[in-house]
Amino acid sequence: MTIKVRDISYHVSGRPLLSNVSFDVKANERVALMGPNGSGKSTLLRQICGLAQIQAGRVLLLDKPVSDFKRRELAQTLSFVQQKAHTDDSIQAFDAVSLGRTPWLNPFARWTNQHQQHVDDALRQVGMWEKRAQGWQTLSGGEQQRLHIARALAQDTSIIVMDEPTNHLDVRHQLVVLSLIKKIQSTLLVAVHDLNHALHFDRVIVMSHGQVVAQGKPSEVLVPDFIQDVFGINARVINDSEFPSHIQIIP
Ligand SMILES: Nc1ncnc2c1ncn2[C@@H]1O[C@H](COP(=O)(O)OP(=O)(O)OP(=O)(O)O)[C@@H](O)[C@H]1O
Repeated sequence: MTIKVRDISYHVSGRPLLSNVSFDVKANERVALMGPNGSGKSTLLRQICGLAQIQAGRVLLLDKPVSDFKRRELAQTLSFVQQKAHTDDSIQAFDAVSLGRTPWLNPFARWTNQHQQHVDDALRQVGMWEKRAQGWQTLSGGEQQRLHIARALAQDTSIIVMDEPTNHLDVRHQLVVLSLIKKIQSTLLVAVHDLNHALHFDRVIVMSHGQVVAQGKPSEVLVPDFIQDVFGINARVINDSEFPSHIQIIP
C-alpha cells in the first residue's frame, strides 16, 4: 500500500481535531480528500507528510512509518503542495521550481541536464515557462500557486499530496491543474472543495468533524442526500449524454 493511515487521532488543548481516521491509498490512485471548512483535512495532511507529530495511530508510506524516514528520503518519496507555502520573495520563478530538485542533489551531485529537464518540464506543464525569469514577488497569487505545483512535479516523487491546489486559480488554470492531475504518474492525495473537481478523481474520502464519514467512487459518494448531510447544501446530479455528469448546487 502506498499510503496507509491507521487510527489517527489528534487533540489540541483537549479538543479532538482528528478521531480514529483510517484509510488506504493504493499505488497510482488519485484520491480527493473533501470536507467542510475545519473538518481536519489540513491537520491530517500535515501528519501524513511528516510535518506534524503523530499523537495516536500510524501513517505508513510505502509500508514504512513516516516517522522513520530521514528528511532527504522523505523528500525523495513525497512532495507536498501546502495551502500556505512560504517562498523567498527574492527569487525568480525558475529558482522556485528548481528547489524541487534539492532532495536529489548532494555535495557530489552537480546540477545536470536531467535536473534542468525536470524543472523545464514542470514549468511547461503548469503554463509558466514564459514567466520563468520573473521575480517571485511580482507574480500573481495564481501564478505563485502554479509554481508551487511545478515545484512538486519537479521533485519527481512517487507520492504527491496537495492541499487545495486550485486555490487562487482562474477557471482555465483550474482545468489545467485537473487535467495535470489525471496525467501525473504518481499516487495523489489532494484536498479539494469543489464537488465537480472531485469527480475527476478515482476515489473520494470525505471528512466531517475530524472523522472519515464516507469513501468510495465520487459518483457513488457524492449524491444529493449525502451532500445535504455533510455540506448542508441542496444539489442535484446532472447526467447529460454529451458531457460527463456534474453536480449542480441549488441556491
Ligand atoms: N494548532 C491548533 N490549535 C487550535 N486549533 C487548531 C489548530 N490547528 C487546527 N485547529 C483547528 O482544527 C480544525 C481543523 O482545521 P484544518 O485546518 O485541519 O481544517 P480543514 O478541513 O483543512 O479546513 P479548510 O477547509 O478550512 O482548509 C479547525 O477548527 C481549526 O481551527
